[in-house]
Amino acid sequence: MVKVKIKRKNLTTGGEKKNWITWKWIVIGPLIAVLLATSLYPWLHSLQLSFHRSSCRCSQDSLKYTGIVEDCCCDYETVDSLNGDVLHPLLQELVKTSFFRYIKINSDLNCPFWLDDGKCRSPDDCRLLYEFPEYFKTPSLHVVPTNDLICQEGKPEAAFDPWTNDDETYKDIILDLQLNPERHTGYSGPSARRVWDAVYSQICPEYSSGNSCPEKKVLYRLMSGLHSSISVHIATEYLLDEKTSERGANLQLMYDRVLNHPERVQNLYFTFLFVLGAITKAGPCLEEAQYDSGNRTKDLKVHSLIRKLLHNPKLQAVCPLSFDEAKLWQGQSGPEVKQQIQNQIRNISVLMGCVGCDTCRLWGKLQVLGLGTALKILFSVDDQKQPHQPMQLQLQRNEVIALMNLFNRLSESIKSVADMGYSAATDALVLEHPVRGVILIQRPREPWVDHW
Ligand SMILES: Cc1cc2nc3c(=O)[nH]c(=O)nc-3n(C[C@H](O)[C@H](O)[C@H](O)COP(=O)(O)OP(=O)(O)OC[C@H]3O[C@@H](n4cnc5c(N)ncnc54)[C@H](O)[C@@H]3O)c2cc1C
Repeated sequence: MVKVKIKRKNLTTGGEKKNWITWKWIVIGPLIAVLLATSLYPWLHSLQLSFHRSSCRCSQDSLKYTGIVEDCCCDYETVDSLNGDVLHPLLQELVKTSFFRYIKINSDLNCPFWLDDGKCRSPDDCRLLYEFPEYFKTPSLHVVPTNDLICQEGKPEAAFDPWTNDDETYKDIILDLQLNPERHTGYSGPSARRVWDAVYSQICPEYSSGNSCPEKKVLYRLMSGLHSSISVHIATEYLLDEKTSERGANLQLMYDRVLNHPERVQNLYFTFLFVLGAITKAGPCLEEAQYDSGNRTKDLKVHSLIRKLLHNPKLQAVCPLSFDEAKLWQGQSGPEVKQQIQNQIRNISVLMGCVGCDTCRLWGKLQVLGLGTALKILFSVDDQKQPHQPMQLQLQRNEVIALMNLFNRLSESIKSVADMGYSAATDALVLEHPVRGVILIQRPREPWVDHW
């Protein structure tokens, strides 16, 4: 009896112990896991970032629009979420500020190559609306140099290395970009075609004989990305009814001109990341700049928005390097490449004067100036090879305005493409049409600048 009792007692005690141990692990286990995760997170995160920085690999196996953007360090999904959550809202606010919404341009917008024969469907959409804000009479950007970076925006020396020859000195028309949006104007036909052909032939001489660019030239990808973005804006703000001036989405056009061409979508994302990379590199300079619009409160707001953009934690965490520069130039960098690209972008800027619709020409010029500025920044930063040599980055006010407005336009296009729910994982593209309901479409298998 005693033995049995003892055994029972032992058995009971052992069971309790087991239960206790089980309960202990149920309670303590997750706590330990949380503690471990918290302490290891920074290390794992930095490991992941350093992997990102050093490898920057593009997954060749991944489906288009779901893998890494070619030669870049961010995947499509990351770009979409970063743009939608952070960049797009900030940029929308930024371009509405007095400093960024006005641009000074040269009144002499002639085409030196051929007589302009372009026409818009609706003349109203081509005509520019003018504004003249007081602050343009005051001097442009003032910049305080930092320790290791000399930013000389708006100073006369800046005119020594213009990438597009859009020297502010000769501009005498001030335009409100918010009053003159880039959208469908009906400008098309041989005139528009001739300009696009001339742009691509400028970059790839083979283009005029019906061949595509043999190599993936950076400038070709940038212009193609800009072309995609313009087409997206035409499609999203299409003039549906001339009589009522009703505007809305033309999804078929969006699909035909952009979404149906994977290369064009890729180039759009590439251009967006390229410009983001330039803005990030010019960060210290952009942060130091004094954005002078004559209204101190509004200027402080601009400064705060710029800071929010540059120091956004999400941007720093998920996309610290937007593209892989070494991979991009593939050993082509150096003075010759810089000179060649600089000449090409200058010629493209001049070609923009041949666009036969005022609004389209304004945005064409502005965005090419923005691309020229991005290239100028990246090459300026690249020039800084010798240690202890302060970097010279000279930006004019128009260049900064063009850069940010270009970035905003690209951001809008990326958002439109993402909002369409276009996914390479599906074989069909389902588009919501505001008037005609849902359409199901089968997806196929497959200044550096001169005159204004
Ligand atoms: C600088 C510029 C700005 C313009 N801005 C406006 C505007 O704001 N509003 C407006 O309504 N119209 C604008 N247009 C006109 C517009 O871009 C088109 O040219 C027009 O709508 C006719 O289109 P399309 O179908 O003939 O093809 P286009 O867009 O003219 O394309 C011509 C050819 O270029 C190739 N191509 C097209 N897209 C790409 C790409 N992303 N990458 C590489 N190759 C490509 C194709 O072979 C295509 O056939 C602009 C034109 C130019 C040159």
